[in-house]
Amino acid sequence: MSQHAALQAHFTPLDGTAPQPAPGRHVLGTVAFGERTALSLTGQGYPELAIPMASPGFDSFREVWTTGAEPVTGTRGGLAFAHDGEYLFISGAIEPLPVYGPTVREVYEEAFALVGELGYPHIFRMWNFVGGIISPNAEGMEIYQDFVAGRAEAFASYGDGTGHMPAATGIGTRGEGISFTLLACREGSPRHVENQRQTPAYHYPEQYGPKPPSFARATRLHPAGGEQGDGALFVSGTASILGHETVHRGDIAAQTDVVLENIAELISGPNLAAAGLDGGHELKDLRLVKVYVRHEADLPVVRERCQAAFGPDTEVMYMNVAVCRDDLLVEIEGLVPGREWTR
Ligand SMILES: C=C(O[C@@H]1C=C(C(=O)O)C=C[C@H]1O)C(=O)O
Repeated sequence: MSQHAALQAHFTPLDGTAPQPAPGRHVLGTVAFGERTALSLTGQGYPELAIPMASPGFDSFREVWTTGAEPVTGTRGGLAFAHDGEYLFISGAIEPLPVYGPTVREVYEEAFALVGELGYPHIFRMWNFVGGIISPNAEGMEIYQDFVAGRAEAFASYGDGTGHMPAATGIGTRGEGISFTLLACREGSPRHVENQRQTPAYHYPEQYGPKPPSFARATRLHPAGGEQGDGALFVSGTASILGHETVHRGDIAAQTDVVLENIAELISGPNLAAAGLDGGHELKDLRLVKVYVRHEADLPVVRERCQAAFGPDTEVMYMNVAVCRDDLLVEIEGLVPGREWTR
């Protein structure tokens, strides 16, 4: 496989200086987890989505996606994008609205249309940043449900032949409005993975909202011209849910343990084998972990359990934001790098 197309990511400090990619690497896109809300093409050309996620005592940082080939960048409507011949990065932002569903549908459909037009049909990872996620919209519907319904309608128009939906995160922010980032590829093939401990989110019963959420528990990217184990395994935002039910309401330690057990099971050999995939991983293999903590005071307990579970090389960032159900106190996401992932 050519080193050329390899997709990689890293965290850098959010100190105002532009990220410096390693020699031969180019920035495809960035997400700044700081104080601001903004979507722009930077002076260097690549898209940067800024999300208000930082708060005292928690982390602020930039996630930088890089590639070996020089990207082409552009904007369309509310979208900014960059693509390098194999990978496409798109970010979009929706201003605060009384009701989000129809606009989410429209903007996500625009993003899916762009994916098709530019020729990167396989979406393998999405992040959805939902301000006021568990607050009501102007009609009294929870904003997450409002968002989920619009996204489900957009996904009805998207299909790349690999089935189902990509790994995703749907998480609160410390601001308002909804924004998102997606990664898609041209020749590579994503394989979506469910968790034997959890009901697939797209099969959640109606008690959680009129439409079920459109995401897979994990996606392994099988890169173009590579072997299955060459691509990263992207782990979706994972919470203290067994089957479709929240477990250990009000108990942060027990919820954190269930989240870690859910991820351990998801990335394990037997669970991957059930999805027809090779390999197997442990929590210490995770990288670029983000931990979303609902209540500020719970951070020490969550941090202690995460430090015990992850490896010395696992980068972990903590943010103080709401999760998609009122009774979920913590959520964790990350990825297991593939063989093409070298620093
Ligand atoms: C925590 C859950 O869902 C969250 C919401 C998601 C979404 O709507 O895209 C994806 C993963 C999680 O961030 C869950 O349902 O298990």
